[in-house]
Amino acid sequence: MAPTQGPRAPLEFGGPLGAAALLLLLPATMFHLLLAARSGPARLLGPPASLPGLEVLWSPRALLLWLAWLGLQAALYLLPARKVAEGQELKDKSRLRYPINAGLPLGALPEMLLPLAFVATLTAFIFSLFLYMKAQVAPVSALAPGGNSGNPIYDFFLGRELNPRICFFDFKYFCELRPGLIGWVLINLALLMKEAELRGSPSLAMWLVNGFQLLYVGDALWHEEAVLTTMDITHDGFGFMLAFGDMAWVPFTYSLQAQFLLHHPQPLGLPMASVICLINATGYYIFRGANSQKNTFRKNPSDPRVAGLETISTATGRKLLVSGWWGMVRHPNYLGDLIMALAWSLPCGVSHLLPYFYLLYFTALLVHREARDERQCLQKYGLAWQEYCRRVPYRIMPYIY
Ligand SMILES: NC(=O)C1=CN([C@@H]2O[C@H](COP(=O)(O)OP(=O)(O)OC[C@H]3O[C@@H](n4cnc5c(N)ncnc54)[C@H](OP(=O)(O)O)[C@@H]3O)[C@@H](O)[C@H]2O)C=CC1
Ligand SMILES: CC(C)CCC[C@@H](C)[C@H]1CC=C2C3=C(CC[C@@]21C)[C@@]1(C)CC[C@H](O)C(C)(C)[C@@H]1CC3
Repeated sequence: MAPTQGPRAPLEFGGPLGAAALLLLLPATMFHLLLAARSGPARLLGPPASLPGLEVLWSPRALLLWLAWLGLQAALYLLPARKVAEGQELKDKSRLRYPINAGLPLGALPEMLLPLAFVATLTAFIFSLFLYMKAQVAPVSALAPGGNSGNPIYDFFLGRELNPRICFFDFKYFCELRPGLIGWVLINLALLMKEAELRGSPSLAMWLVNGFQLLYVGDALWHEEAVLTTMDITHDGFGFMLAFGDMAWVPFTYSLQAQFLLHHPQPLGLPMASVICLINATGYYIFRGANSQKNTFRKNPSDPRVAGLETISTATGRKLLVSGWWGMVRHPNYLGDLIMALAWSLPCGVSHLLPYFYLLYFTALLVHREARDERQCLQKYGLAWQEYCRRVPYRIMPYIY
């Protein structure tokens, strides 16, 4: 049994019981959504029309395609880096180095979503087991604050090691942006091409969903270095939650609107499409503005773009922004992301609840994430954070929450 890491972090996600439930519920939810999207009724809350047998789920071809995809992404990741960035300072004051590099048979993809999701889930479980075993021999200093409760199920779910690597290959950083996000927009594109094949041309709704989500993924890859300041990289261990989240949940549930539109075409007029584009643009403006402002400030508080902002000093020497985006609410980036999530669902009309699953899930995820971050920041900054909360009373939505 590896040594635990000193004082234990508070249990999250409902502790071992919650983690065990999520290990089953998350894959089950993903498969339910995949089946509902292609069913006539497309019911979010009802049971799927029929449960697929193993002959539908298991496909050696899907396994080969999935492993080839992971291999391709890993090979691209290992290309000589155009640039190397340093991550946030670790407990031992060291900084890890990350390669910054952003940079395809689609036709068969829509029919293969179920077996691909099956092998992606299988891969996530096997990979998480490898990560769990690897953490057993990791030094205590390499362990994350959470994910070291001593309960195998909870630690397997949350992840024990903060930055699991083999040589320069950082597994968490690789998974966070590449196979899942790029896979997501490839699935979207395959669904758009399939609709063109079936109906002569893609619908306006399908174009909007593809365009909005391509912007989101392209933005993530363009600002790849910004991922180094997110909670996943700086605080969370790499276990099943993020491994399954990155490799299966993102590509197969985030493409839900495009899946729904392929099987349930929706009329969308230009006036409504223009309003939806405005909503997405507003969300993106807030999302990008807030994330860039904080990341710029964290990299160089004297940068002219942020130097004039009001701040609160903390005992750690780090300062907190209290004007600009981060003076509006405590997580303006979450607000922008949620507005975009609404814009992604609206092109699917209001006849079904299914396309709004992402908005509902994402709201729950960010509210929970915000609470986790609050606890971590209160622990990090103490009175300074309380002062920040007093001056910026709303968490995500001005005057609402
Ligand atoms: N599409 C998806 O599924 C998901 C998207 N996201 C998006 O990822 C992005 C990153 O979110 P997340 O990883 O949660 O973390 P954030 O980018 O929100 O960063 C939180 C950290 O920022 C720092 N911080 C907080 N307030 C201030 C302040 N006033 N001044 C300066 N620094 C501050 C603190 O870290 P410190 O002080 O230590 O630097 C805090 O821990 C968001 O835009 C979110 O919408 C997140 C989850 C899922
Ligand atoms: C219930 C789920 C299985 C729990 C897993 C959640 C994960 C899918 C998300 C946790 C944080 C994420 C981020 C992004 C994608 C989803 C996950 C992995 C992100 C890469 C999306 C693009 C953004 O620009 C970002 C800021 C880079 C995001 C970082 C966090």
